[in-house]
Amino acid sequence: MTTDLKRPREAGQSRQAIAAVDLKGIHKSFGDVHAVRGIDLNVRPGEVVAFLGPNGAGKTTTIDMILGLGRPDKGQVSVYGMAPREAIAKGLVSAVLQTGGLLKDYSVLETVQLTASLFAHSRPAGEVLERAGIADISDRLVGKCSGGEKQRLRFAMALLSDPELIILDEPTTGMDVTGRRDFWNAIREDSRRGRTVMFATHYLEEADAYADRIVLVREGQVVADGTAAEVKAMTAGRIVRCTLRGADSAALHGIPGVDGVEIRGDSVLIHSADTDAVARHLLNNTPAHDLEIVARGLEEAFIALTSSDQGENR
Ligand SMILES: Nc1ncnc2c1ncn2[C@@H]1O[C@H](COP(=O)(O)OP(=O)(O)OP(=O)(O)O)[C@@H](O)[C@H]1O
Repeated sequence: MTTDLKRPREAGQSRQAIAAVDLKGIHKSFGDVHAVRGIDLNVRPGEVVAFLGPNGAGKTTTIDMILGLGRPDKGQVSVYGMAPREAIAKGLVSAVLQTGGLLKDYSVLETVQLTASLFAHSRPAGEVLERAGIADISDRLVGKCSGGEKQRLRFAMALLSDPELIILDEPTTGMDVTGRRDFWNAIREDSRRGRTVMFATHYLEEADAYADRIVLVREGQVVADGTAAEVKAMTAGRIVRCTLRGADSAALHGIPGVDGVEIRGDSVLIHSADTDAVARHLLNNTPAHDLEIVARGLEEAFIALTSSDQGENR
């Protein structure tokens, strides 16, 4: 995503050198279930990080430990250099939870005002409603709000303490496409001011569109960590696409590092883990032209990295 997401917040500059979240070798079991198996993760202030993984991968268990709702059996969790509960008590962290916490007979504005009254110091209600993109429905009763509007209301409530870090655990489950888009637009707009955001999701396209870093977890371990482009390139390699009249499949297969060739008329697709070398070879040794190097889809990388035969390939 754009680099302005990483612009430091004026209010938080003194904390820029300290990791927003620092997980060192954390493990957590529930009886026989080893839910988290040695996760290391360092989230820098200002990053928007998607925690992506299939059901049961350990996302919620990890997030609960960052929020101080559970303790690791082994390893260390620190948030802005302190224990999670301390960071939360200082108002540095807020969470947007999926359910609960809303009374249907209150209006949107009353809900925010009521929550604000619980804080010693809070941002003005109008400001957080504006940031969450729901100022125009401030008089609406909560019971009349859509699922997406309720999530933006929870987001507004989470903004009251003006936290450095917002954590969202599968915030858009069950929302329709428009609700999800409006919700993420509000989060993204807010994150441009430098707030750190960490969210768990099953939705690849959300991670791809809204995070500047994707941490892919499988069976309690991190199996990929990077930008969407890096994660896509990790497994699937990339593709060189070019125009090459009379392409010779055997000759193209003979180029070092090539692991797949598709010829469709004059159009050729070459799969490789080292597409730069393939492109160089094509330009130097063949009449290939109109070269493009493209990443394969995040979905292919997700499936490859989270399928059971990938465990030892990291
Ligand atoms: N309180 C608990 N008691 C027993 N087992 C648990 C508990 N919490 C989580 N687990 C188990 O730990 C594993 C990881 O669960 P977790 O909820 O962290 O995964 P997740 O990645 O968030 O999954 P989902 O996407 O389905 O929410 C699962 O096998 C789950 O059944």
